[in-house]
Parts: sequence; C-alpha cells; structure tokens
Amino acid sequence: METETEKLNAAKKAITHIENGMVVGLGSGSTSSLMIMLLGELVADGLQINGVASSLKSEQLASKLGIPLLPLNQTTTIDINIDGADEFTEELQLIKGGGGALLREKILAHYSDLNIIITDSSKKSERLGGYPLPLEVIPFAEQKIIKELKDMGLASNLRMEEGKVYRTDQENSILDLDVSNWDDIEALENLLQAMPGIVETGLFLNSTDLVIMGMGNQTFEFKK
Ligand SMILES: O=C[C@H](O)[C@H](O)[C@H](O)COP(=O)(O)O
Repeated sequence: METETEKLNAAKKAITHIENGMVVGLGSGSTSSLMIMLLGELVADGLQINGVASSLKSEQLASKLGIPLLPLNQTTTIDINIDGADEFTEELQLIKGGGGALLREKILAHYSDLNIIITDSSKKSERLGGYPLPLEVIPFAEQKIIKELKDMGLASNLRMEEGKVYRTDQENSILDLDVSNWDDIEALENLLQAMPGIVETGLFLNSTDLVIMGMGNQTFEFKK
C-alpha cells in the first residue's frame, strides 16, 4: 500500500512538468500507468498534449483514457518523457525492462528533450545489479547468447510467462541477467551492445535528467 502511495506521489510530481502543447513520452509499467491515468484526467479537463507510447499496454491504456497519441515517426520532438525504473542510483543510472518494454523505452529516452524517472523508494540502490538486467534478444540466437554469457561468467534466465517463452512487443525474447558481481557497468554495456543478437539492454546509463522518488508521504528528487 505504501509503495502505491509512493508511486502515485512521484507520478503526481512528474506531471507538473507537462505543459499545454507538449509531446509526452509515456513510459511502461505500474508507476507509468499511474502517471498515464493522471494525465488522462488532465486531458479530460482540457490539457492539449500528444502522447507517444513506449509499449502496446501503455498505448491501450492511453487510448482508453482519450489521450491523443502519435507514432514516434510522426513527431518532430518529444518534449518530455516520463517512465519508471526497476533500479536506480544517485548517479541517475538505471536498470529497466522488468516489464519487457526496454527497447521502445530506450528509443523514447534517446529522442526526448527531458527524461524524468518516477519510482517508489524500493528502487534506489548504491550500485546497479540488485535487479536482474533484462536483455532483449532475437529468438533465433537466444541459446547461443545464453551460452556466450555463461562463458563470460554471467548467468541468465530466459524469461517465461504462463509456461511459454515471454515475447516482447517486437516478438523478441528477454534474458534476465545476473550482473550482481559485475563491477564496471559501463564496460558491461559495451560488451553486451557488441554481441550480435542482443537487440538492446535494460541499462540506461546516460539518458536520465531527473529521478522523482516517492518515500512515505514525501517525494525526493535526484538530478544531474
Ligand atoms: O519494462 C518495463 C519498464 O522498464 C518499467 O518502467 C519498469 O519495469 C518499472 O516498472 P514498475 O513501475 O511497475 O516498477
């Protein structure tokens, strides 16, 4: 219950950054869903914005609430992008993709002028790796990638859902990688990005401008 309040308070704070006429990136996950619901209320009250969704789930929720949506390719700019995270540090580095939406989320973060992350207090960490790192991989190569990662000393699990291999919005697989013993996270990102078949990683190392974290009844901000 407290976690829900923390998420909601962070979402409330984040939407104060949204102004009339903006193009708004809509993140994915439970915290982003709260933000989209609040945004839906503002739109119903007359706020004029266009959203760009980072997942089919967020797209469906936003459509249901009457938030006008644009495909990314039809935008000239995304003024603000509001999204959640699975883990963050005070250096504004993140692990994302617990809900499998990391690829589109990373694309939106790249093309946005301002990136705001909203979380509850359980997401704050001294160093990344407490949460398994999601990797979006091409199914064709998933077993090869699992083996190569194992040879690098990295254990990974193929994500499953209801007894079947989980599929992303792009019909790819997710490997959840244990990076808790890996010290140099930047070097790891470079290694993973260089492996054919890994489409994207859930490491968001340089894109975030502001993290708004709910804690109890308060919110705390971490910025660059
Ligand atoms: O793929 C999912 C996203 O990266 C989410 O933003 C992340 O998993 C956090 O989700 P939640 O707000 O539900 O904790």
